[in-house]
Amino acid sequence: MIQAVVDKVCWQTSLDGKTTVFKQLQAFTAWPMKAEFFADAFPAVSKWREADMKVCIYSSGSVEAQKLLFGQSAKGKILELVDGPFDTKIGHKVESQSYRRIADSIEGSTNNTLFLTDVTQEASAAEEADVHVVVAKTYYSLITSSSNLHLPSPT
Ligand SMILES: CSCCC(=O)C(=O)COP(=O)(O)O
Repeated sequence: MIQAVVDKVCWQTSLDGKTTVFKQLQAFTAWPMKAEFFADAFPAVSKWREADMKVCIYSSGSVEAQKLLFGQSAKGKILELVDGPFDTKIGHKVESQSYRRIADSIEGSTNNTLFLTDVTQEASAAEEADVHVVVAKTYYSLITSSSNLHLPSPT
């Protein structure tokens, strides 16, 4: 039985599985990692917050795992700066309905929301929900710093 569970986890891992139940397992690991951020990430997020923008994390990683990872980054607790961590309990990132639900839950509107992703299927789903999207491929240097982003002015 245990071997069957281990095999299933290895299989999901090899596929980069994003199911909610699988991702919940992350929070049960002994977590020795500290998140690394671009040097300007903290100042940028702080500036957006000062401008009354809401800043959220929406990840396939479970909220519990996000709390472990982003709650103890090398630079501090970025989670304290975000209005919501969201995960796939709100819906999968490739489904447009998820972006409408997030906008509702932060009392915002999709057309006043900017979503950053490195996955084109997620970008399409968000665009379908009328969300503005930036595809950030850091490895290919399209976006190497948050200062490359042109954000809408706060309303
Ligand atoms: C945030 S904890 C680990 C990240 C993770 O498991 C993952 O699948 C990242 O996916 P994302 O949707 O954030 O690209």
